[in-house]
Amino acid sequence: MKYSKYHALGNDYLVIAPEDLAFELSSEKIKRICHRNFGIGSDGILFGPLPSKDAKFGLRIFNPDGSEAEKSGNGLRIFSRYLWDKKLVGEEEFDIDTLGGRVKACVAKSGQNVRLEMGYVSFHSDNIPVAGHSREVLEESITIDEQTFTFCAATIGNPHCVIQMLEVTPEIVKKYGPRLEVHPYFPNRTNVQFMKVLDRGNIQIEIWERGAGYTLASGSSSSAAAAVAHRLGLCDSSIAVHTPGGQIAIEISDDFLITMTGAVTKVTEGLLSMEIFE
Ligand SMILES: N[C@H](CCC[C@H](N)C(=O)O)C(=O)O
Repeated sequence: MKYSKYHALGNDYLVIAPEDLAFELSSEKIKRICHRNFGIGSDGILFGPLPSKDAKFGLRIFNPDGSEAEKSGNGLRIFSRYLWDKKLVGEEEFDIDTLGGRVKACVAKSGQNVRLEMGYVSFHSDNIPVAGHSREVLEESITIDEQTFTFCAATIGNPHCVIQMLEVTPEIVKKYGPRLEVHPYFPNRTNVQFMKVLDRGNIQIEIWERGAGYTLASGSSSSAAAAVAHRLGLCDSSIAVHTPGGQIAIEISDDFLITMTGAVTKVTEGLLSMEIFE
């Protein structure tokens, strides 16, 4: 079965087109395909282009644990580049429909940089969702192993828990991320970012992704963390998000519409052997 592999700042995805799918894309098969040793290895699968009544293209996004995600910023940038490589789009703006809403994309002439209008960020508990009474979830407490953190929650189609720290490290996100991901506050689980505000135009994040674990970059995490920093008055509306895999540029409108610009790199095209499922 044919597939294409790309990465966006080290957050890697496989693109599988419906016409190439040789089997049902079950959760078990997704886990095996994404496995770093027993499969191809990736931070997820992008299944498309699918027919859509709301946009030019439809896309489904799967995490390596087999769960389906509402949105993926890096995934959508990669899928946009894939559509451009396949000459299904040119340099014009086009739209893609996801479970988490419709986005608008534009691929730069080199194909190696994609601008994406990601949609609106909400901090409201009903939208994210976060358990408890209806409210904006800003600067609340959450305790893991007797360690209490102050967090904000946000959605840009998928859920995020953002914790501001004076210093952030891979170790801290790997220690607390797994427990925060499945905390009862988050009925649909959550993506987690530990965020250091560097100045009014720059933040640094370490990421634990729902259904994927530690990743080197995340477009929706970058959008959520930047939106929180802006909402708390710590950053202006143009923010460079520094992730271990590289930088993503985020623009935030007055009503929290997020535009994200970042790199995409093509890794390979390949043929998946059915032996991996035996
Ligand atoms: N694991 C995420 C989806 C992928 C997010 C990330 N790869 C991005 O670039 O936004 C979730 O379950 O919401």
